[in-house]
Amino acid sequence: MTAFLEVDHVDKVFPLADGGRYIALKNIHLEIKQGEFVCLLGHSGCGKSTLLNIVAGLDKPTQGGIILENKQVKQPGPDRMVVFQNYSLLPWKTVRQNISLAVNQVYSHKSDRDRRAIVEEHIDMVNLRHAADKHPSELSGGMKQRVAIARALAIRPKLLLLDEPFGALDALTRGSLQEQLMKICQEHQVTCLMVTHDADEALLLADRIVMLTNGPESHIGQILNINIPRPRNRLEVVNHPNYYPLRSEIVYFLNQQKKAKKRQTKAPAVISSHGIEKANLELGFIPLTDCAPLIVAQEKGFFAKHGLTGVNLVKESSWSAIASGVTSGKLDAAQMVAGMPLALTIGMNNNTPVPTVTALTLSHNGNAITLSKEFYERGVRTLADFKKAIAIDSDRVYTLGMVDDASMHNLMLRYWLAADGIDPDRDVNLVVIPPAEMVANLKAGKIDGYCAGEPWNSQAVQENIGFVIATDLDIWPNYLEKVLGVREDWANQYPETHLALIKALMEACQYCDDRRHREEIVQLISQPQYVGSAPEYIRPGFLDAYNRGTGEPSQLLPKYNEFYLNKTNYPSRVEGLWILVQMARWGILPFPRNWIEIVDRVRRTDVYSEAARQLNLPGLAPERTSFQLFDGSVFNPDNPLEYLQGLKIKREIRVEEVQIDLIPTEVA
Ligand SMILES: Nc1ncnc2c1ncn2[C@@H]1O[C@H](COP(=O)(O)OP(=O)(O)OP(=O)(O)O)[C@@H](O)[C@H]1O
Repeated sequence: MTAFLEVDHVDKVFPLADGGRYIALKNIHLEIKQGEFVCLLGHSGCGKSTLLNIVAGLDKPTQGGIILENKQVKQPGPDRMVVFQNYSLLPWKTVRQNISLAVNQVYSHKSDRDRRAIVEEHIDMVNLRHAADKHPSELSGGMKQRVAIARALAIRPKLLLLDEPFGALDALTRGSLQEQLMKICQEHQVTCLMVTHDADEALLLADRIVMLTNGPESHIGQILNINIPRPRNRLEVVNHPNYYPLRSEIVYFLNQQKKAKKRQTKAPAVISSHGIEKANLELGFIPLTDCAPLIVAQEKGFFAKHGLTGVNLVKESSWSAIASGVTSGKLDAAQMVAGMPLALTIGMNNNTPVPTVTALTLSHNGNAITLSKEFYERGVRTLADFKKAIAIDSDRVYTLGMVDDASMHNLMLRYWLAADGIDPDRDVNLVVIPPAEMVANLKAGKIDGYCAGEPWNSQAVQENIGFVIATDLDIWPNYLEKVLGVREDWANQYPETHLALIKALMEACQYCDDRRHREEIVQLISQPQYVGSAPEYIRPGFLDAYNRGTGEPSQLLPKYNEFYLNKTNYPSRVEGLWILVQMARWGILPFPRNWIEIVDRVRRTDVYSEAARQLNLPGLAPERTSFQLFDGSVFNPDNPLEYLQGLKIKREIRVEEVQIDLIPTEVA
């Protein structure tokens, strides 16, 4: 079903008098059903009115658009009536005349009698019969606002837009008008979008509350479904069991935003345009096919092009070495497994939290689950076969390798196992092993399988010691894999260097996804100082058809190693949230009660967008929608706790507020 109203990835940028620009709204995507009442809530200045004005057609989005009943909104129109806080009535006209004026304009094809009947109906609707011939100066604020609502409703707009309509009224008048509005909207099935900063007003009126983060780059932080039945009255709403949990969620959100604002004022808000601060960088990577963008940026001159003339690529042997390299300051930046910036920020494994950010996803996909050939010989072809095979031998616990607790390898392997009822902590033994040591461990019989990136699966297949039972494309196509991570204090200290690094790597990623370059890249990365692996282990999946070692024909997997296409580089918040949820599921980290703050702080879409803008690349952003993995289970980013509670196999979930402001930003 298409939405009645679609706010389609809207950005709004205001030019400033000093020649700069203010990004008020970033990538707002929202779909509203017919008859729905949606409230926009957020702190003053977050962009609520700007968004409402764009929907009304009074202002234009810088990017994206508004679609109402499949038609693009380009200007104001009678199908969208706006009610402002200041009533905007004509002072020289009476109540009746103010309403008539709008009715006569829109219904010029109707007879005088019909038009009069509409005007009178709406005077009655808002209980103003006794004041029909009065002028605005003779009316109270509440009465004036009722005239404005009657005038808006009289022309039967498809959409009623309300911008803090009751903000200037006393509490009593506000309360009675809210109830009248609710009644009218329900009786006449009016679709409403209303701006408010009053949590109680929103809870009384809305079907959904869309909460905007503070600007700049305000975006939708969270959407709450107000599951309180209608018809509603204030007393019943307040006494409903869902009321307080919902209200505290709103208050919590607003407090988080207040805290984030304080932090933003300390950090540099605008990226300056002068030269980079640090040209010599120590940049960590792990020998894997998907370290290609870093090697390409160095070897093909993208770092130098962006002023980073002294980049030293540091080959590390394990992800823990990458983590300690970045947190200790030995490395300026590094290729990281996707969950590492979040895990370092929160403080995984009782380590001191070190706020770490990522503004770039370096790759999508590229992992596989390899099992030893022994399983193949025992007839294992599917996850269900694997489950049976490990259950037969109840004395033996099979050991599977993965590369880091915060890696997608760990989370995907666990997800895959649990999808068929295998508890990854009880039914198998998971161990952390650096990627390049997987094959040797499998060969030595120390592990029975693993989840790792390439070329380490293809090597096991070609050496005939393992077979690929699933690639990550079979589990969750198009998911984030490696990211570029830097410490937050480093990013604040060297904003231009950070931006230059992101730009160089974005261009390198683009280069990597031009398949004409793939053979050249195979030759580059196979060198001993980089991946140090034979080109024939690197080519499958990266360039050539992929061989799973199952006797099946090799298969071309065009999306297996992706570096740029399909919105790879955008550091999507929803993907970050999925990682937080999965880490909480397995007890690796507590689930942060303040997850919006954490995800926003770690996944720096602002830096990404600035880099994309400077390179004239689209500031792409994945949609804020639910998505499904191979087992059919749906991840709804608006309700992570409900998702967590619904999972069958999980550890005890800890939900804790992460005191991110108390985390020292200076690390020894
Ligand atoms: N024409 C403009 N030029 C520059 N900046 C603007 C312009 N209009 C709005 N802004 C800025 O955009 C941001 C969003 O403003 P907006 O009025 O939409 O916020 P709001 O959430 O409706 O605030 P409030 O609740 O106080 O009405 C603010 O920081 C504001 O200063």
